[in-house]
Amino acid sequence: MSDLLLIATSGNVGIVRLNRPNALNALSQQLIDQLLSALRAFDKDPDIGAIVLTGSERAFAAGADIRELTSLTFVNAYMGNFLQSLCDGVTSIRKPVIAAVHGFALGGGCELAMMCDIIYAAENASFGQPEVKIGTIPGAGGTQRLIRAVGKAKAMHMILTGEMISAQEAEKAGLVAKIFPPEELLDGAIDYAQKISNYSAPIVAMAKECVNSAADLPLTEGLRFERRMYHATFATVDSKEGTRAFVEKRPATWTHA
Ligand SMILES: CCCCCCC/C=C/C(=O)SCCNC(=O)CCNC(=O)[C@H](O)C(C)(C)COP(=O)(O)OP(=O)(O)OC[C@H]1O[C@@H](n2cnc3c(N)ncnc32)[C@H](O)[C@@H]1OP(=O)(O)O
Repeated sequence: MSDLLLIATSGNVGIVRLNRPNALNALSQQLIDQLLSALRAFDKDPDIGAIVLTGSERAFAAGADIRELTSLTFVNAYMGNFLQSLCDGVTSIRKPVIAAVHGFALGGGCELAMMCDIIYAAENASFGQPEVKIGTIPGAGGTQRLIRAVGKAKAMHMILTGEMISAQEAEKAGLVAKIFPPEELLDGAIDYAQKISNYSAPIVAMAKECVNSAADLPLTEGLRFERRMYHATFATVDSKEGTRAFVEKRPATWTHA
């Protein structure tokens, strides 16, 4: 794999770092292809329980590679189903994916962060959908996920003006789960990813699937789905172990079964 991505592990956590510093991690097609391969490889690895996706100190990602967009036409975007692989690829990962955002998360970079399950941000992070400034609109979920995360007023303001919001505003609005000093962000995200990895893998996957279904289902259907998944947890070895361990006042030993 080329150095557009840096891949590492820490305990049971897979770490993927976007590495195009000269272009502020702009998402070229080549970078996206490599990112999806890395995420899929960690998703299949039984030793990995969660994945942290990060960028550089200056930028998580400054969006789609604008140089590549200059040659895009309607016909080749439409016929090639441009962005489908990115959108479906990230959201099809079964294990939790945590975005650790330093610096700019703009356009496709903000959309990529929103495809992840949790966003942790450094105090210097900024989020925005500035596509209007270059004559286009968010195309990888920005108009749909941002409104669900921050509400219509803020989403419309960001998308129509192209203005960025700070990490502090993003946390207040509900886009970001936690803010860290920049030098503590990656370790903080890895610690939370390890904490999640220490739980039962099938239970974590069920919880993730239920929470994500809330974006697609009406409330009654979502509640029904949650209830069925809740019933299903009692078919796992880990639910027996977890409940017995509590009663016996000992730590649970998860077998992921
Ligand atoms: C394949 C698709 C993936 C999903 C896409 C879904 C649809 C999304 C569309 C978009 O994302 S459109 C792009 C939205 N993003 C932007 O408009 C941000 C563009 N960048 C900036 O406004 C600025 O760079 C900045 C982030 C405010 C930083 O400004 P600063 O003055 O600090 O640095 P620069 O000198 O501008 O940048 C350094 C270097 O990086 C290059 N660069 C920055 N962003 C991009 C980009 N999105 N694409 C390509 N290249 C980018 C910039 O050109 C500079 O390079 P050089 O000119 O020095 O070679």
